[in-house]
Amino acid sequence: MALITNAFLFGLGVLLPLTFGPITHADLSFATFFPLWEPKPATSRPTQVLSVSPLLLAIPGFLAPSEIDHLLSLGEPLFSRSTTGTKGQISSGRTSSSCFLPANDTIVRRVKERAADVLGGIQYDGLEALQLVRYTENQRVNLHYDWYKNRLPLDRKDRPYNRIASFFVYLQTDCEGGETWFPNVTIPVADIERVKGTWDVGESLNVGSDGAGVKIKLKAGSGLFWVNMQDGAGDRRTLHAGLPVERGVKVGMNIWVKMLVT
Ligand SMILES: O=C(O)CCC(=O)C(=O)O
Ligand SMILES: [Fe+2]
Repeated sequence: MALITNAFLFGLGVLLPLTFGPITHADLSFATFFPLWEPKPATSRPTQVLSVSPLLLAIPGFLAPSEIDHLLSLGEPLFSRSTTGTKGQISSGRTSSSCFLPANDTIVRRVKERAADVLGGIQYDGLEALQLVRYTENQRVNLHYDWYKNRLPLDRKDRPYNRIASFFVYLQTDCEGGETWFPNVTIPVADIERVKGTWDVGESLNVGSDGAGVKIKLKAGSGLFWVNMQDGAGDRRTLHAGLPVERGVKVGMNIWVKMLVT
């Protein structure tokens, strides 16, 4: 029975495009014919390298619009004032609200699998819980590293770990300001222009005002990925900030990649 069903579905997949004329590779997915089935990657557009060292990537369409809606409503009742450090202190340097999303949610699980797919062959020890960060007017996070210099966090088995890499995915960017600023990442203006000419994930992608650093705000659903540590040491070039939101609301999602420290 399964064989017959599969043969039928395969036939449909092959015949429909033939019947309706040219169809692109991206359209040829199972989801085209069975829209309730969502494929693992939300995008067919390629990841783009923004900087090689430190490694900084832009990932277009990391989240589908329906996934953004789901994550936002999952987080809505959970937001509280953001804290910093392993002791969870309120800090004037991080004025946003944030929340961690429950792990037992189908979409949360799928998003973590997708992040794991991006990580490919990299060595790591799991992902932290997905964290949403919401900024309203004048809220920001000051320059910081995602990796810890000392007082490492502990995992559920009380083992110390550090954050070897970070994803920051934009969920809502109906705002002025609010770019993510990497003052120590240098991307030549010409490269920025070339990148801008080849993709449409960026609402904003600029070199810093003093010529150094890069300011980035991608369209909702797209994300950044960068590597925080090399050979066990934190990379100071990954210093970054979420610049103040001048008007409107920005919501992003952190996915931190863990590496046990032995
Ligand atoms: O909001 C941003 O653009 C960056 C957020 C961030 O770096 C963080 O939450 O650690
Ligand atoms: Fe950060």
